[in-house]
Amino acid sequence: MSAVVDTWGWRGRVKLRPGQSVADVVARVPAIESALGTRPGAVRVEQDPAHAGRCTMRVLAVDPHAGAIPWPGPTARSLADPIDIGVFEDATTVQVPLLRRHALIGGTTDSGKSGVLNVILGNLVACPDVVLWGIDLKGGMELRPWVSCLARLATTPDEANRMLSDAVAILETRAHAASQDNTRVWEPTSQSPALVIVIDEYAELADTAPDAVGHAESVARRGRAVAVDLLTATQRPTQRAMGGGAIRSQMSVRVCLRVRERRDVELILDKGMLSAGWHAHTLDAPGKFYLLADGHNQPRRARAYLVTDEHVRETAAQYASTRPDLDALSQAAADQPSRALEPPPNQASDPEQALRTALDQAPDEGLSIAELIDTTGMRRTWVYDRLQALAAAGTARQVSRGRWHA
Ligand SMILES: Nc1ncnc2c1ncn2[C@@H]1O[C@H](COP(=O)(O)OP(=O)(O)OP(=O)(O)O)[C@@H](O)[C@H]1O
Repeated sequence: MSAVVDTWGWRGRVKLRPGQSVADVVARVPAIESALGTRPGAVRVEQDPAHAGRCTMRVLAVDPHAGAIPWPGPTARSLADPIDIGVFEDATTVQVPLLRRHALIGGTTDSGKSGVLNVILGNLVACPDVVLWGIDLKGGMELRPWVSCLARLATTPDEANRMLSDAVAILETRAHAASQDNTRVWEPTSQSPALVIVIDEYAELADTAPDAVGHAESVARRGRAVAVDLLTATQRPTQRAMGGGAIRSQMSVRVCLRVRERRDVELILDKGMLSAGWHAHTLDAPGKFYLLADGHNQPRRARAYLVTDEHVRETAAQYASTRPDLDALSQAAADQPSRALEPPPNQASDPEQALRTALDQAPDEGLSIAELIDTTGMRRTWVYDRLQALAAAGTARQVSRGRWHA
């Protein structure tokens, strides 16, 4: 191994023995630290992206994360710009792409979730091509300081349900408009901005507003192309809160701060990440995190910038008057008075079965969505989602525009 000395310590490329993997080296890190006589946490191992049998070992004499790193202020001017959220151990900037991506920020209490959320929000408020909505079921404690930059803030389960249902209506309208003029994706501009819905404590939403979770899952599955994105934070990444992984699998940006238990790493990031070196249970200060996103597939420790309450106040005040409105089409979809929030009273006892039977017995020209809503007693979103799932499984097909058959 040949070593290169840099500002922070030294690094060298390691060639593994035949059959050995980087996970084997990661598992030996404490022993390597002991043999080298370094402080615990000084040795880092990174996979060589080009060769499974090679890795880079870094030994950090100086820790750039030793102290809080002040936030330099917003750098993004469009949702298309990656957002600078902090620095890696080698002092390079952590840049997170957010356009057409949902994001999940997870970590135990006091790990710095609000900090990361605030860095991202501090940048998003400076982007004239994003409308921000917020859901904060802790009485608005976290998001209220940003209220002047949020087009809407929901602080009760009912408001959250309404908001997410509106988001689904918007994404459906946008998808429909895109299919009419053959555009594949919604390109955010200040006239037709993206919609980012910030949800602080997703588990709280799952506990108190199960209907809203259905809408959130719809947004997670179908929102990206039409620039309706979720930015969620959670302290409790339980299977239940994460919809058994359904939500998480749609979140292509995952920020994992310190977790209490090793298995939480896999709940926030993914299976196998712990043994691949994503040791979020060993992060030792608030704001430290691992990032999994496009261009970030190695377990590199990072630390978020520290955003003070003063930063939040100043930034919100600076950008409050520059926030865009939704485009007319999306606004109309959200305002639609006829859209019922509650399921109709005559919901079938087994809506799934009722749907399948109706499709099986449909006339040759198929049944319309309205007829399927009538038969199942379920809302449009549910019917639409189930039809997509049945179509993907090959048990339902669209005979003509908006008409379905088994
Ligand atoms: N990037 C950071 N650098 C240094 N200190 C930080 C950083 N982020 C947060 N802190 C400090 O850690 C503490 C907890 O941060 P924060 O409120 O963001 O955590 P949290 O995970 O959101 O907590 P909770 O689960 O209670 O909402 C705060 O006192 C804050 O000053």
